[in-house]
Amino acid sequence: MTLLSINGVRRKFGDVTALDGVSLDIAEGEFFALLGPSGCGKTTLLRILAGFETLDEGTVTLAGDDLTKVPAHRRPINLMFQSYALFPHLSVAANIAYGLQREGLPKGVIKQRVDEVLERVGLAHAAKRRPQQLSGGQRQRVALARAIVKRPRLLLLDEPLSALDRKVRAEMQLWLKQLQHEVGITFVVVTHDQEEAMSMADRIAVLNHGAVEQIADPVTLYGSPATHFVADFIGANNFFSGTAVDDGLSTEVFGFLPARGGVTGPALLAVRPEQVSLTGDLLTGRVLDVSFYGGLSRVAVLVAGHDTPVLVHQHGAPRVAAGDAVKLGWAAEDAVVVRA
Ligand SMILES: Nc1ncnc2c1ncn2[C@@H]1O[C@H](COP(=O)(O)OP(=O)(O)OP(=O)(O)O)[C@@H](O)[C@H]1O
Repeated sequence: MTLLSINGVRRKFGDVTALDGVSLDIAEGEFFALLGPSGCGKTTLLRILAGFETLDEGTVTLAGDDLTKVPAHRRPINLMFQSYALFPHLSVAANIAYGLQREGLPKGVIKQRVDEVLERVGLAHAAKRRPQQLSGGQRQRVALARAIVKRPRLLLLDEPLSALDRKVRAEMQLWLKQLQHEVGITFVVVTHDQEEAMSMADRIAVLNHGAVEQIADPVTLYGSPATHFVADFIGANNFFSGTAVDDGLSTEVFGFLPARGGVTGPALLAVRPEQVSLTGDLLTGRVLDVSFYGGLSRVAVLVAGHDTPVLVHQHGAPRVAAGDAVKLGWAAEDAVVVRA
């Protein structure tokens, strides 16, 4: 069931078009990510949903009701900020209880809900501590506890993990996804980190210059990007330019290259480094560089007539060395033709 429906939303700040006609639906219970580079309009959209920003055109409904007429504090929506601003002088439990106290709930109810949520985020043992006595990851969990304890229908998270270091971040991604499934609240997370979006979200909207490029689940976005921007923004890709033809791309330099299609006219073929074989029959090249990353080797191959080296990923230790002659290839179903 659709919970949130965004239709033709536009927002300009002076000459800057922050949102250029954004439409998307988010289902009840979904973990949805708004992904895009800095300045693409993600935060503006999130702020519109929270009620901290107005829109120039378009509609936003929550469970069928016009949201734009509801003041921020009356919306069944919580926004968790980038800097999660906990009160330093209050204990963890008091930080979490704060919002419920402001709602004027009875003490017994507050205690019960705070205890429950502390348990849920694995911080029952730290209830009496102050925020500065916690690690970054723990503080993050307090901020989340504070947001979910109010039982919003929709929880908005603005770059929720950006303050954490890499390792903690990876743990938190997993944890956040589990938490979302357990509490069943619809999450909308804003991030510029494609790995974060891919690892957590059920579906992702990729935004560019205030417009939606594609909305899909992570596997579809990665395997069947709809546009050049998406193919380039999500993960690594090799591109070849030419004209779309049946079953592939026609190029001036390399002739026909096989791929899945669906577009016509000037186009790009995108093929992931892990889909390129060094013992194929499409392109002749010479290994420029090999780097070993433990489970993975990255091979850069110079191909005459192509301006950037073709990247090839191999499992495990390198099986080629710089200077080796190689023949690159891929299967048609592992490459995709997108609009140029
Ligand atoms: N209050 C404002 N006044 C003027 N321009 C604004 C305002 N808010 C946003 N913008 C502009 O609108 C565009 C979109 O901004 P927004 O913050 O939504 O992008 P973003 O994708 O969230 O970027 P970031 O990841 O850097 O926060 C940017 O060009 C930004 O400079």
